[in-house]
Amino acid sequence: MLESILIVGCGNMAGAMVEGWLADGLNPSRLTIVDPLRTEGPGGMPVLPALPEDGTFDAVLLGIKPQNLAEAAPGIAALVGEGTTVLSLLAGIELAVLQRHFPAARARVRVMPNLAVALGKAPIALATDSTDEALAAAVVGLMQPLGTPEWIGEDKFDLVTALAGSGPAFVYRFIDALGAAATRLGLPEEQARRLALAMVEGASALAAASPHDPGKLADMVASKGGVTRAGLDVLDNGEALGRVVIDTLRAARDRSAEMAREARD
Ligand SMILES: NC(=O)C1=CN([C@@H]2O[C@H](COP(=O)(O)OP(=O)(O)OC[C@H]3O[C@@H](n4cnc5c(N)ncnc54)[C@H](OP(=O)(O)O)[C@@H]3O)[C@@H](O)[C@H]2O)C=CC1
Ligand SMILES: O=C(O)[C@@H]1CCC=N1
Repeated sequence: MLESILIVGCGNMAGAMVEGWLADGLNPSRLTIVDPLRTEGPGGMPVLPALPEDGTFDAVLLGIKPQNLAEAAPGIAALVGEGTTVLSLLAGIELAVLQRHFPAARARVRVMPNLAVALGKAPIALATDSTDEALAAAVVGLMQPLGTPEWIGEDKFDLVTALAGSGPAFVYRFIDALGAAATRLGLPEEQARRLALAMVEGASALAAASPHDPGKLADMVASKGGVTRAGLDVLDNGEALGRVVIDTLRAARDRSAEMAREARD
């Protein structure tokens, strides 16, 4: 049902999806990639500098920036027929706006992944204006090799964009902060970065594999009156970490909502 896929814009995000699909064994002949910036895609895939003059595609994956949509949409729409599903990665671009640009499409689907799709390990939020259950199953099947797809009401998409889409950047800042702090407190810089990254990799793998929730795991690390508790007391004091994380997600969510308003008007 979603055999042939035209990818328009193959930068960081769509490129990572192609990497993930190829790693899972997807036949590269299913993908046609268009991007004016590059001549070669992941895995040496050919990239067209401009949209093909004609062609029929089961899906069009929009991997361009939201601010480029209005200009690019008419050319893309010419390739979108009644059998084409539009899959949009664009933050803050609502289904109603996609409907306006691509009225002839079979369906429109918002997809919010993150760069971990390259490893098959991204949460992938999905929302659609279609009620076609077979199509919904086909979309989930297409996304499954990239991580954990799940349907989410579009009213939650700004928040989910902040959490699932932007989230890795917030985690990378935290990893950097751990390394920088350890450097300031006396470890050689390279060693501090290496230890911080290895620690976060192991801690998240354990959190994902463990039957215990992260709160319980934190308690399992913290001996009573010991070293970890002294550190946790700083993070927990006045909910210092909780507050900064709420402010972070709120700012990202609100920017997504603002982008949605701008695209709507
Ligand atoms: N990066 C991320 O982690 C995530 C991104 N997203 C979404 O994914 C989308 C892409 O983001 P990202 O990959 O980071 O951006 P990039 O800038 O890395 O990639 C976008 C690519 O599209 C190209 N492009 C621009 N206009 C056209 C066009 N008309 N036809 C074909 N290609 C075009 C750009 O080329 P040029 O530079 O020459 O304009 C660029 O190579 C955004 O809408 C974003 O909201 C969603 C979740 C996570
Ligand atoms: O920063 C952005 O706008 C995009 C959406 C989520 C991640 N990157």
